[in-house]
Amino acid sequence: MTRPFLKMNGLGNDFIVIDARDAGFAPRTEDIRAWGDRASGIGFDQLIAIEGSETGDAFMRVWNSDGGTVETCGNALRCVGWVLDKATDSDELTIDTLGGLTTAKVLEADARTGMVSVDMGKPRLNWDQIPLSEEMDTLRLELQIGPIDAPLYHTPVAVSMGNPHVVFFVDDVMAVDVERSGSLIEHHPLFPEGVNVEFAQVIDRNIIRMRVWERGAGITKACGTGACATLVAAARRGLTERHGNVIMDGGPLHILWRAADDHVIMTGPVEVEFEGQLDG
Ligand SMILES: N[C@H](CCC[C@H](N)C(=O)O)C(=O)O
Repeated sequence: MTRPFLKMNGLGNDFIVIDARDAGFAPRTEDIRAWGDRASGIGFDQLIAIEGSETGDAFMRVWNSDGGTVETCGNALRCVGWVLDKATDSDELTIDTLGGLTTAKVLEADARTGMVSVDMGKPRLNWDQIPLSEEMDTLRLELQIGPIDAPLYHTPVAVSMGNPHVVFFVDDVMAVDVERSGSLIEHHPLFPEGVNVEFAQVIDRNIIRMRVWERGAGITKACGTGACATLVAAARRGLTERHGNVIMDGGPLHILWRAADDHVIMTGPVEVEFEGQLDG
């Protein structure tokens, strides 16, 4: 069975988006890996399926390119919000995920690009919500990368946006070997479900430069939930205000951690690259 898909991205974090509301979609891990392979397949960071939902306008299911299931995906939520918006006249769409219910608002729905704001809900900050394998202060994790007596990076902040993140604050993010350091932490025993790893350099009270190693996908150009986690971590540490731009390799996302209701609002672009057919 062939399935039409949209190849989309949010700041270069790219996806294949399948509309599975009319026909179920349960891909095999080996197929996800084959489709996601950038050398021999189509190539993507995450595979996205839009499904029907009793609790919202749609349900978004996410797999990493390694085939693993993901609770939620911020950049993809903007893309799915954009797709759903084309077919409805409501300007707010509720999209449910394994990581919780979110609301997308399309601010600009241009033909090939657009600007979308997503209410990502509340960050989860308790050790067992990340989750961690033991009770610990999530604001100052007892964790380091590198030699015991001369750690490269240490004492990060853990935040869940529905999916797990650990944020290391560094003096010079461009000096970080993100692949080497990130891959060392992704499967650390402190994170029983794995973890996305962010390296963040605070530029000023409203600007953070961040690079990311994603669980199950490796280095990506941007990570929406990672940008949310980074701003929350910086604000919790008193390093920034509760709103600002998180600038990643693929560009900036505006993040607001709203004091009134503790919700995190992420705003940024979406892009449609091409349409295709998937055998599967
Ligand atoms: N790129 C996504 C995050 C995917 C996270 C995934 N790598 C995981 O295993 O949680 C985003 O924009 O939020």
